[in-house]
Amino acid sequence: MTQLLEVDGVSVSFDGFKAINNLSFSIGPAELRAVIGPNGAGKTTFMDIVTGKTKPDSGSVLWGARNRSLLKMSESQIARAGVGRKFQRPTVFEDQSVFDNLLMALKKTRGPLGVLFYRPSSEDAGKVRELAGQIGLAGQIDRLSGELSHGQKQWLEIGMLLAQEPRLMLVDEPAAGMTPAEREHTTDLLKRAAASCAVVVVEHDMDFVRRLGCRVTVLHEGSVLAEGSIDHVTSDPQVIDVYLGR
Ligand SMILES: Nc1ncnc2c1ncn2[C@@H]1O[C@H](COP(=O)(O)OP(=O)(O)OP(=O)(O)O)[C@@H](O)[C@H]1O
Repeated sequence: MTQLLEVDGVSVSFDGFKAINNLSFSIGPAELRAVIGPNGAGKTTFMDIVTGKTKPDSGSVLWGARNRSLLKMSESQIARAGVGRKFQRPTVFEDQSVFDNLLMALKKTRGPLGVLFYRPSSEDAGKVRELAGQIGLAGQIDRLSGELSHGQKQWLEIGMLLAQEPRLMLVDEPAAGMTPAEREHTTDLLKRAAASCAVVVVEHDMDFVRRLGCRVTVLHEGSVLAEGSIDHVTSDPQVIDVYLGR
């Protein structure tokens, strides 16, 4: 299978400390992948490298069928190439409705001022309604986003990422602070999203990771310690030693 993203032999040091150490990682199109590992394993730095925020000292990061180097691209070029990222804390526009948040996020749509002063085309409005349904917020579409629960804000933000039609979504700890029912909905949402784009989920909650039912990559000291099914990685003695056994 041709990979969508291929990270090969990547290292980065901060003040002499190797946060990422000869890391190799690849993901195919429309694949769901969980990335786990102890604090300081390099999960955030890995996402910073893929999104162009941090440039590695060595290695390659190749993208798409034409193997473009993400290392030669700026953060905004990488975002335009189809890499979306969701941070742990939701950053929706709280004083705008769910509808307007999704409308502003639509690919190739107008900026925030355009949304305030123009009526959306019926095509855009249709896309927004479809997205709201996809993220389970069809019934909340006219509510102010600031009134949503924490979980609903997270789904809205995932919807805003999906609105940009990414080819790869990086999602940081989506289950944090959610109720069990919200977690279940989030699992379904991410699984559905992975039908149309690759999704990498960084998460500490092992029950959540198990429910994702996908391949798991375990990072430790900036490298891949183990990779495979959840049963495979959770029975690996090294993984138990450095992560699960603690
Ligand atoms: N800008 C930076 N300057 C110095 N050290 C850094 C910087 N960014 C990360 N580090 C260090 O690199 C290591 C990897 O950090 P990183 O945040 O990627 O880990 P993580 O797996 O995301 O951890 P957590 O689960 O706690 O979020 C840590 O030891 C961290 O202190």
